[in-house]
Amino acid sequence: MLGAWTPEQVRDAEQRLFARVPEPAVMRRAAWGVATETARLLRESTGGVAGRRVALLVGAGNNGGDALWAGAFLRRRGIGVTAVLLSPDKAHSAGLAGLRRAGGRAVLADGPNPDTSGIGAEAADALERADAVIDGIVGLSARGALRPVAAELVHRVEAPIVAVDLPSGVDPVTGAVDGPAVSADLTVTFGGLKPCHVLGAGAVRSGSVEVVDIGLDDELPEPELRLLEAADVGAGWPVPGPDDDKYSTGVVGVAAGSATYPGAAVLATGAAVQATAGMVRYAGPAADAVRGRWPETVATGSVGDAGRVQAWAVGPGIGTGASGREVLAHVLESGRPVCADADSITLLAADEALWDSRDPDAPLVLTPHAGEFARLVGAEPGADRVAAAREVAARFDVHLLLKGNTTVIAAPDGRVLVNDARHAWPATAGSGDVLTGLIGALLAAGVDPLLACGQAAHVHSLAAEVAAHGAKADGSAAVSGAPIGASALLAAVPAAIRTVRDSAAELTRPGDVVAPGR
Ligand SMILES: NC(=O)C1=CN([C@@H]2O[C@H](COP(=O)(O)OP(=O)(O)OC[C@H]3O[C@@H](n4cnc5c(N)ncnc54)[C@H](O)[C@@H]3O)[C@@H](O)[C@H]2O)[C@@H](O)CC1
Ligand SMILES: Nc1ncnc2c1ncn2[C@@H]1O[C@H](COP(=O)(O)OP(=O)(O)O)[C@@H](O)[C@H]1O
Ligand SMILES: [K+]
Repeated sequence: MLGAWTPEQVRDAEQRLFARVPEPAVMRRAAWGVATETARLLRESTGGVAGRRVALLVGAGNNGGDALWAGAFLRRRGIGVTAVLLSPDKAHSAGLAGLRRAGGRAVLADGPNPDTSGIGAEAADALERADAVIDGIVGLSARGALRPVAAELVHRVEAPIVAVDLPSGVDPVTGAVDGPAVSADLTVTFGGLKPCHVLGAGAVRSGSVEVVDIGLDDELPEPELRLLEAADVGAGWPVPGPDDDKYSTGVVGVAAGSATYPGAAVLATGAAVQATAGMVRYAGPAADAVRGRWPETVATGSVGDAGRVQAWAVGPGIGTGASGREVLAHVLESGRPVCADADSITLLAADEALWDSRDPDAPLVLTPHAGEFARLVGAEPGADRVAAAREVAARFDVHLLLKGNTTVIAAPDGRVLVNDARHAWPATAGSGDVLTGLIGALLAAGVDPLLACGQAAHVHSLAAEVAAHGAKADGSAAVSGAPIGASALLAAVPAAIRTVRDSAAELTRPGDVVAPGR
């Protein structure tokens, strides 16, 4: 499992570290990491290191200091280094002296002889000739988008960009981008990931992220956010063991779909059938359609006749009228864990009395997209999606899974898991119904709700990726994807589960498979 720490957490940890290790030594270690990664990128992109040219974009703080020290290290490997200073009076003095001693040079961003965009000729020339650019404009102390001169410099860069700590212009805490910002090919960060590396636009702008060890590990507290890796998802995925039967692995009830929307029922049920090994009971007006597509389902017309289940997945396509309300109330009263999606959320938003049906001891998972979230609380999540999800989870005592390119999952006790899809293939109608079925099945198998949401979100985005990439017409593996529908995503769920279970097996013993049993 990976963690991500806020700038505040990192600064506090750094202060504790500085009590043992002098600050300049820590900075040089960070800068050494930037230099090493930049040299690697140069080798990959140009075939060599010595004789190449690197430009540094240097802001007012320690982020610029890291860039300057990295430049000094790169000089020693025979690279031509030019620092472009955005705030010459505030540039990190030791770093600047170090660069000059190593034979690097420094020019002003905006002079002499600035062109019509306010950029000095030497700065423009350095950027034009650079084989790679290091972004040391701003780091953990960043506020808002790039300012005009920095934005113009970044706009001119054609070479690959290595961001120091984070891409400048991205909000370090929320990952939001509100104006010009760096799009890095590679981000080199220190001690641990920051939220902006895994959230929304920040994740996209970070490119690939390398974490450099600067001795901070022992000083860092519990991370603000956690991310499940494939091996975590695979290790916790419930599969039957020798003593299991169809009941012991969890019976999930699916209350979804209607005569008008039978597809939602088929998709949610199919996801539950393929997610875990137990039994799926479908209850609702789409029973014939569900039986036709998933004959292993025990299907009935109403939730009252469904029989016993260990958890419910409810909502997609049930409608927001009286019958949908009745279904949801029945499920909430059951005392079983519930994953409530789509129309369920709209119903809960419109009718406070429905909350009274809920058994307070049973976990409730809500899975809104931004629009459903707004219905529920009266406003869209805004730029800080983590804070928004956390607040609503605590307020309603629910596990809240906020959908989007980055999925944010908040537990009522404040823990947060993030799933960064790193692609957008699931952005297709009906894919949310698949997610509901996956979560319901995991809840029925007894998985902790926060973990169930994290595992389901991971497998869901992986299944979409698997389906989108498929194979080319000649049967060979495809690098580029093609748009998919939710049915294709659903069909790829078993392949995604096998993939994460293999990742777990590789970690336990090479060549071994993860043992059956929960
Ligand atoms: N404290 C340390 O010794 C260490 C810090 N490290 C580096 O230090 C960085 C943090 O340094 P600082 O706290 O000095 O701050 P930054 O370098 O992040 O910011 C410096 C200045 O930029 C200004 N600024 C804010 N937003 C801006 C924007 N949008 N456009 C232009 N300028 C803006 C701020 O007013 C601030 O004074 C980290 O990101 C990391 O790179 C690393 O060297 C590891 C060790
Ligand atoms: N741009 C995107 N990138 C990655 N995943 C996305 C994107 N847009 C939507 N998704 C995912 O696809 C699913 C869509 O669910 P939802 O909006 O409920 O659709 P529907 O109701 O049509 O099934 C969610 O899991 C969501 O996180
Ligand atoms: K930066």
